[in-house]
Amino acid sequence: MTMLLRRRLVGLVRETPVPVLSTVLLALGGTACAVGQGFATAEALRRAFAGRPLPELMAPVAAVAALVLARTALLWARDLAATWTAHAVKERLRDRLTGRLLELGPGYTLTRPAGRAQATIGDGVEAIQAYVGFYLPQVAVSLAGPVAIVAALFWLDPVVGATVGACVALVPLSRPMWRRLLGDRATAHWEAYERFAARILDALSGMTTLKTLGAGERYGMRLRADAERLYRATMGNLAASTGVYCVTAFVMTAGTALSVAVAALRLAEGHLDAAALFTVLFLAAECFRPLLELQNYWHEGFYGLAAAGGLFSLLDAEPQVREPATPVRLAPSGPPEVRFEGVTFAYPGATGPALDGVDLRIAPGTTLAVVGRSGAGKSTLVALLLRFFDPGEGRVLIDGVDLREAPIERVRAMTALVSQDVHLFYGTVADNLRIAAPGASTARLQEAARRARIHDVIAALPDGYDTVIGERGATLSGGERQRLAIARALLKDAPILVLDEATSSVDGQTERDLREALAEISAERTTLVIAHRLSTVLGADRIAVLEAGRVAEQGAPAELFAAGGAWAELAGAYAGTGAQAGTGTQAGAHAGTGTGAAR
Ligand SMILES: Nc1ncnc2c1ncn2[C@@H]1O[C@H](COP(=O)(O)OP(=O)(O)OP(=O)(O)O)[C@@H](O)[C@H]1O
Repeated sequence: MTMLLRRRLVGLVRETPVPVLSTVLLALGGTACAVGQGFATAEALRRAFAGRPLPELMAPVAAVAALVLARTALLWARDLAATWTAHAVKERLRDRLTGRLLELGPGYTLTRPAGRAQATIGDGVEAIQAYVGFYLPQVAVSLAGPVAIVAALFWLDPVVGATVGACVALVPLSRPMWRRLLGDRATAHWEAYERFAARILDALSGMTTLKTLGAGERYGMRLRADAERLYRATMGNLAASTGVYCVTAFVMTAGTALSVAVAALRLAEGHLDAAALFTVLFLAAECFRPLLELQNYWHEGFYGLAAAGGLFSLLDAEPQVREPATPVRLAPSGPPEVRFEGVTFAYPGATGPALDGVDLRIAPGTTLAVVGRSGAGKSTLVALLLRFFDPGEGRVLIDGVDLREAPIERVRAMTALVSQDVHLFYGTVADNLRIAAPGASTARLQEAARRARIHDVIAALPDGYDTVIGERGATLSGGERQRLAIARALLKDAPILVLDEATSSVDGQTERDLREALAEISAERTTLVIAHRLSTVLGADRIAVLEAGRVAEQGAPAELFAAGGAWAELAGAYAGTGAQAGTGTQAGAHAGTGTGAAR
């Protein structure tokens, strides 16, 4: 597995050849300067020992100075190129991950814990920086650099070359031992970190819930336990890596000392001169340097390898829905007909179906109110209509076109959704409106906001439409957010409207504003409303009662009241939730007019 991840990370680096090659070449340039420095220093010493005049010493001394400067510049440039590599890979990866996440859509996010994708795209991508930018190029440097230096030492003296070569080989040969030791600890550290980060994110988004349930203290204890686990994992990781670092550093120092001792013996035997001994000292140290750096980078980079599992599993995730091979045109001229035909659907991994043989029809331009107890499958109908998922059996059709046969974007463009939890993005009110209609003029935004009965509220904000939501106390209430969502729906101007009514009660004026706004928007559209208010149900053209994923009953409100079946039984729970709600008889009369809450 690790092997496969490593190969895929190498594959990512290969896609950015220029910065990677620059990193490797610049680092090798630095090593070449060090080698040259060794030879130039030895030459300066040789001339000094031979009692040459000062001007003759100047050339090798100047060469040493130039090489030192060049090396500093090259290593600086190497660091820049390594950071460039890392950023190039990270940018590409983030692009792909966010693209993938958007492609996977709610079909993916609805069936996975929130926060995991966030951790992967944010911290996971950051974690691979050291691995791809520094560690991987350094592997090439650690192969080429020491091989070239050992060859140079071999040329100086074969015995010394063989000694240094043997010591250098010990470092990579010992890697399998410490890779396991460090690998397990780095993975444990990353897992502890991910868990801690997810817990913090949860605490932040659920702060109100925690406080209102008085669970702050208990949650704090869990956070502390996770922080403690992270601390222990960090210490374990640190102990292992510093231990391995010390052993490696010892092998390298001992190797350098041994090489110099061997060179001294060779000097005593007359095979080397004193200046060459100096070159050996210099080159032997330089030979180990890339390996020591590799060791450092490996320690930093292993988090990246640990994080790569999450990155690639997101990249490899299968979308719930696929584009058709030969898409059918879906372009209704007016409000379309919506049909669910024998639809059965189970969420991935669920034990039972959320919808079971559902048959529903919403005639063009009419309103269907779907009612049912919690968990009956109402939101699942919407998820299928927006094609977040495909039914296991049966079909969902818009104007007779099976949604699986139309382009996904086209299907989603058909429907405007006004849901109970309206998400406002960080940005201005205008930005939040333009999400539905990029490039819409200010006049168009204002027109939509007026029709959604929210214009006056926006105009009263500190900077009007340019107010950044959430800053300087510029927040919107639940009812105002819903009206903003209605304005978005108006701007999207889709022929189908899905309204997921708020379960919480709103004050009388807000209720009236909302109803007026919705009446306007649903008037010329085919509307599916997940109704929580009796007034809405009564105002619909038809009602469908869902029970455990099945349609228990459907028909006009008056018919269902008269029938005294599932709806009549459920209506009790709805009583008192609508301003217009009345007795069964009134309700029947009300519904019979075909006008009401939703229009
Ligand atoms: N993302 C999901 N993954 C797995 N099961 C799910 C998921 N969403 C809903 N379900 C299950 O599918 C069934 C239908 O849920 P659905 O949300 O459609 O009901 P609902 O009628 O809209 O409920 P509510 O009124 O409470 O929103 C329930 O049993 C629910 O637990």
